[in-house]
Amino acid sequence: MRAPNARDTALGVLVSCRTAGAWADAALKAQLRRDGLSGAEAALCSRIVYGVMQNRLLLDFYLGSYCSQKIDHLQPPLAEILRIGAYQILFLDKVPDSAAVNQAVEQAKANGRAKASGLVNAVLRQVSRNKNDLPLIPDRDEVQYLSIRYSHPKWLVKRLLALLGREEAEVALAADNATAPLTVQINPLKTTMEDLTAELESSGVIVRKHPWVPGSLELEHAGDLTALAPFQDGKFLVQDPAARLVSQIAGVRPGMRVLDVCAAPGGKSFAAAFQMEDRGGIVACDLHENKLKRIREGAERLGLGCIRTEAADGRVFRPEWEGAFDAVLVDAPCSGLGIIRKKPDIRYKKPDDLFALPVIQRAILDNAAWYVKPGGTLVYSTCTILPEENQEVTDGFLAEHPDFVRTPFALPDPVGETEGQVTLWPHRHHTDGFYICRMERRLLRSDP
Ligand SMILES: C[S@@+](CC[C@H](N)C(=O)[O-])C[C@H]1O[C@@H](n2cnc3c(N)ncnc32)[C@H](O)[C@@H]1O
Repeated sequence: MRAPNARDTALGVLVSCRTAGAWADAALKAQLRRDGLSGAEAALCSRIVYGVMQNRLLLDFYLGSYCSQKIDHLQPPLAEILRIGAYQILFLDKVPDSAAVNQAVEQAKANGRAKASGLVNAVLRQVSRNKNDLPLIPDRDEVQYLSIRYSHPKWLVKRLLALLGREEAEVALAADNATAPLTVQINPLKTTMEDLTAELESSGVIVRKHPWVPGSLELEHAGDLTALAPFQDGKFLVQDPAARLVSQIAGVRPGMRVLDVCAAPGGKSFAAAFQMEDRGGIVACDLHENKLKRIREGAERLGLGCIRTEAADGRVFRPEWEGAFDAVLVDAPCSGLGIIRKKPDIRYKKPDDLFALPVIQRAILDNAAWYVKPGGTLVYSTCTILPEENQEVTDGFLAEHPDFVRTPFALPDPVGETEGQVTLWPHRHHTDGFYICRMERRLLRSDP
């Protein structure tokens, strides 16, 4: 049997996403390792997997124009074989159409669908023949048009239209399908911006400062980042600039006691430790004990000693922590709809799965509030742009906790002054979609 190539591995990933509900990024990593793909083949495989996920509804629309059956009703792996073929024909210049069609036919045969190989051949040949004159997407219904054009489910398109209006919603949808820059956060305990930039550039990496978040660098041509010496030496952390802002907005300082309630895999704790110059104490908790190892490994690589991990359910009160922390971070579990650029398949989550989230988010926030010292800070953040997981959670919390108030903060342009909360958007702010709210526990006369 021949060794798997980029398309075979991509097919395995896409099928396991559909049949086992796997996330594309995790499934891709595992399958690349299993199939032993690296270099250009691995890059092509990733491009195909992400490209198909980003354009699935659009690909199905074009494929469906030449097929009597609905594409998403075709059993795996047939739909996935057709999507991989169509993606290469419509989006990849370097793959000749004939090669994309032939490989798809071979894949059908090799995967026990020999009878359907004629259909694969006929449909993909039609796509190729008509690629410069594809059917127009019907535009009488704007929700349906945007849904197909940008491959976002209709419910999400409707939400974006309601939040942003037609023109900006279309820009936001397009931004979700753009490649997110690879962004890292400098570890100021080990290096400086200038030294890290020079070290990365000497390895052939292209380095740019983030347009407005200090300490964040955007990298290009980094290859396998984890193989670079400055990564192994703990001189930087892979982190979106929006995530970096949490500890800055929380105002953590050296010597403070900080509780990170939903901490795994550790990004916000690490950024807080940088800001605290590794002095003071951070208790980094997560519901899942098995995720704490990632925090400990990260802290070790970055040379951070002030972080201690603990398994804890953020909804369950721990009397020993009452009023004990200068700053409490609640980086709540959320829908992740702000990171569609990095996890393109998040958009296909069923909206029903999202309804339970605000209840969990609110329960964690209500409980975390007990741990804030009078005069201390509570920061609630998510990587989503939906108000029901963001300001509606903090509005509800503040309405029932008069001892807490939102406290204004300012960020560089394009954000500027805020009244204590901000929603960041990829198309507006050049970051992940993200929400951060800063609240303070008022000092009452009776407080010590
Ligand atoms: C958005 S992620 C946190 C990311 C992390 N703060 C970082 O910057 O790397 C949310 C985390 O909350 C954890 N989680 C979910 N439910 C929880 C609960 N009830 N209590 C504590 N942690 C919870 C999840 O396991 C997940 O690791």
